Amino acid sequence: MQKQKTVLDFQKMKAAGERIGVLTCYDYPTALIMDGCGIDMILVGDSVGVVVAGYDNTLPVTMDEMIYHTRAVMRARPKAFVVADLPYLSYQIDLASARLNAGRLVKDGGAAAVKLEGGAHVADTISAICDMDIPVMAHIGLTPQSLHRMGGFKVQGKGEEQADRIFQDALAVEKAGAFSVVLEGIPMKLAQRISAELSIPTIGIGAGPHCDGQVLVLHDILGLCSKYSPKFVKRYADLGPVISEAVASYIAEVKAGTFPEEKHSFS
Ligand SMILES: Nc1nc(=O)c2c([nH]1)NC[C@@H]1CN(c3ccc(C(=O)N[C@@H](CCC(=O)O)C(=O)O)cc3)CN21
Ligand SMILES: CC(C)C(=O)C(=O)O
Ligand SMILES: [Mg+2]
Repeated sequence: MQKQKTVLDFQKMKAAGERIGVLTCYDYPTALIMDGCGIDMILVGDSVGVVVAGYDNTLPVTMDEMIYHTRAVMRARPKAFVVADLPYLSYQIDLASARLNAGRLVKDGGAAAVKLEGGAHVADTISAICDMDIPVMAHIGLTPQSLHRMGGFKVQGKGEEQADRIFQDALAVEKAGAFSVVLEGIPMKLAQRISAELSIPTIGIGAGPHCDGQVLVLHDILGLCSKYSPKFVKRYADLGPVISEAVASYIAEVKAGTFPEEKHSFS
């Protein structure tokens, strides 16, 4: 029987050099499967907008949608630690609305923690949410909600000056009270330097092998999203053809009259 994962486990894992495995998840049946595999942490990511709703980016995702998906995941009663993303416009306006929306993800969604994007410039927001006893995961480097400022989903921190700014962001979010930080789309040497410097665990995506843990988007590793295929994704399964074959067989059997059979029918 697995034990419930808490913030304390991730501190211990970093100290012990034990890597942290994280995946995104947006629904009940998938949460049951993943939790059965012993995943450490589940992220209800705003990437749901891309991989489930079909948007080109995460900007349209709403608080209500994040709560809906978080609740679905929580119905699996996962032993994994569940973090929910604060979507665009839910924490940028002022500290009061950031606190309210973080509270909604915990109170209405059932998440144990929230994640928000940004470094030094959101340090006050991170502190304000931590002050209400909600663990905060930070997210720096390639922050998808900053798509239009970055001019696309581009690796961040390539130049020395830019790398130093991201290093300072990492220090700032730790100081603000974040329990962990996602490092997305940065050179692996920079991620290594940050992971060595911080006492909180770093969770990498496109940040190389030296982070304290890794996260990927579930649909990417299952081959269920072809919209983006960043080079940091590894496809562990190709479920597209599996689904396609099942659907095609069903259609063919309906057309042929071979489904349903007597055993599928009531007398
Ligand atoms: N399905 C999916 N997976 C993701 O990882 C993801 C999303 N959606 N949506 C939100 C953001 C967007 N992400 C992306 C999307 C594309 C690249 C990409 O094409 N990167 C290029 C490098 C581009 C450059 O630096 O010039 C690459 O080759 O990896 C990276 C991150 C990560 N996030
Ligand atoms: C990929 C992770 C870090 C994320 O923010 C998301 O899935 O929304
Ligand atoms: Mg996200």
